[in-house]
Amino acid sequence: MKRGATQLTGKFITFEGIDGAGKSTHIGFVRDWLAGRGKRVVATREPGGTALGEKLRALLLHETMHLETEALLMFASRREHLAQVIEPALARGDWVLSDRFTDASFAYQSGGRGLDRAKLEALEAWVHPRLQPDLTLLFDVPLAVARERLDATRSLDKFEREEADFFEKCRNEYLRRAAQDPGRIVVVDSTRSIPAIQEQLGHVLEKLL
Ligand SMILES: Nc1ncnc2c1ncn2[C@@H]1O[C@H](COP(=O)(O)OP(=O)(O)OP(=O)(O)O)[C@@H](O)[C@H]1O
Ligand SMILES: Cc1cn([C@H]2C[C@H](O)[C@@H](COP(=O)(O)O)O2)c(=O)[nH]c1=O
Repeated sequence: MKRGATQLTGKFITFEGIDGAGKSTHIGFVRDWLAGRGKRVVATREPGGTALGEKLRALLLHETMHLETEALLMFASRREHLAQVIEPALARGDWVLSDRFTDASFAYQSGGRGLDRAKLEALEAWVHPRLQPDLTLLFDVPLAVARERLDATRSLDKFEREEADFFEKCRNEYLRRAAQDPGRIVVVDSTRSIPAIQEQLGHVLEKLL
């Protein structure tokens, strides 16, 4: 597929959902599933994925900042990530699995925090005007389920300490985007058991091979 000036022959899959929905759990499964079919896979994450991006991640997850600063730093991390990791991997023909990408900015900075969607659309048009994921897996759970899973596992970062209403708005924005772009965004009911989810993921991935 041609996306921009360079021939990007690999496939780009992103994993989305509110915190605790189960994204990270399933990235390992997808990586092994693809590797078992002979694909070279790069697993990465946002914010982060590069040395600079990981420094920005530490700021974003732990420092209080203006909403627009937060959105700009998310896209600064993404710009570096695209240049250093995502685009070179796709150009090599690798499959890239990213734990979050631009849908997360729309869900969290616009849905959750209320930033004007048009500002994010402008950043998206600047940072990756022609590249979109081939597939986005949206792990969807009610907030109560996500919260229970998170509380059981670790200490919470700045986003994870937000109120219930924030996550309801993030979830609604994710679902709104999925309804708008059903060809790219597949909603995965993440309240089910891990094996049941993985069976669905296998069917979805088959179609992308
Ligand atoms: N379908 C499931 N059923 C039961 N437990 C699950 C399921 N999926 C994930 N979990 C558990 O929930 C916890 C959170 O999962 P995970 O870390 O994958 O979520 P996440 O969406 O990546 O969260 P974050 O965005 O905060 O990183 C983990 O302990 C994981 O084992
Ligand atoms: C890419 C991106 C992420 N976020 C938020 C969403 C999460 O709360 C954290 C990342 O933590 P995770 O445990 O690795 O999921 O960052 C955001 O608000 N906007 C974004 O663009």
